[in-house]
Amino acid sequence: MNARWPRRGLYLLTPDLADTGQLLARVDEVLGDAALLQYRNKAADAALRREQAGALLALCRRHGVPLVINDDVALAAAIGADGVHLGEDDDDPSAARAWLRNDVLIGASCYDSIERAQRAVEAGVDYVAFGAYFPSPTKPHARRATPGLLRAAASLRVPRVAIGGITPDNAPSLIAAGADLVAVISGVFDAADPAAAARAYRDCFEA
Ligand SMILES: Cc1ncc(COP(=O)(O)OP(=O)(O)O)c(N)n1
Ligand SMILES: Cc1ncsc1CCOP(=O)(O)O
Ligand SMILES: [Mg+2]
Repeated sequence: MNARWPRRGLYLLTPDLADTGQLLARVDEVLGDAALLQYRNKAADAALRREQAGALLALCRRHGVPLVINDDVALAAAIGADGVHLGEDDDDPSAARAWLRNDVLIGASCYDSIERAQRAVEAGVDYVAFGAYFPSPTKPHARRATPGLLRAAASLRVPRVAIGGITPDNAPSLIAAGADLVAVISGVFDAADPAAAARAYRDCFEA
C-alpha cells in the first residue's frame, strides 16, 4: 500500500487520443487540479500505449501527480507507474499484488456490488470504485450504482471512488454520500473550458 498518494479530489482519466502530443497538451492543461491521473486508452495498440504511458509518467512527475495505468499490470510494472486499475475483465488484484512492488497502488472496479468491494479489500486493494452513477457519455452501457453503496462502503476503510457521468453539478451529492475521489473523463475533456471544469471539480472538495 502506497502511503503517499492523495486520497481525496479529482481522479482524472484520459480520453482515447491517438496523437501523443495532443494527449500530453490536453492533460498538461488540467493536471494541476487533479489528485490522480489514470492512463486509459481502449483503442490504442500495445506500442502506442507504452509510448503514451511513458510520456504521461514524465508529465505526472513534473506535476507531482501519481499515475495509475488502466487494465495493464505488465505496462504499469514496465514503466514504474504509481498504480494500476483493474476491473472484472482484467487481472485479479491478488495476482497483481504478488507481481507489483508493495508501494504500487491497486484500484478495483466494484460496479454496483458491495460484496465485490469486500473481496477486493481482502485481496489488498488500495481503493474501491463504484459506478456508473449517472449516464456516461464515455461508457453509455456501464452498469449503474446508487449513492447508498458509497455509504455502505465506509466500513471498508479504503478510499471510495465514484465514476460515470460525473459533472461539477452532480459531484457534491456523491461527495456527501462518501466519495473520496470522483473519476472523470468527459466532464473535463469534453468541456468548453477544460481548465475551468477541472478547477470546478477541485472546488467541490473544498466547499
Ligand atoms: C477509477 C475507475 N473506476 C472504474 C473504471 C472502470 O474499469 P473497468 O470496469 O475495468 O472498465 P474499463 O475502464 O477498463 O473500460 C476505471 N477504469 N477507473
Ligand atoms: C470507465 C468507466 N466506467 C464506468 S463509467 C466510465 C467512464 C467514465 O467517463 P465519463 O466521466 O465520461 O462518464
Ligand atoms: Mg478495465
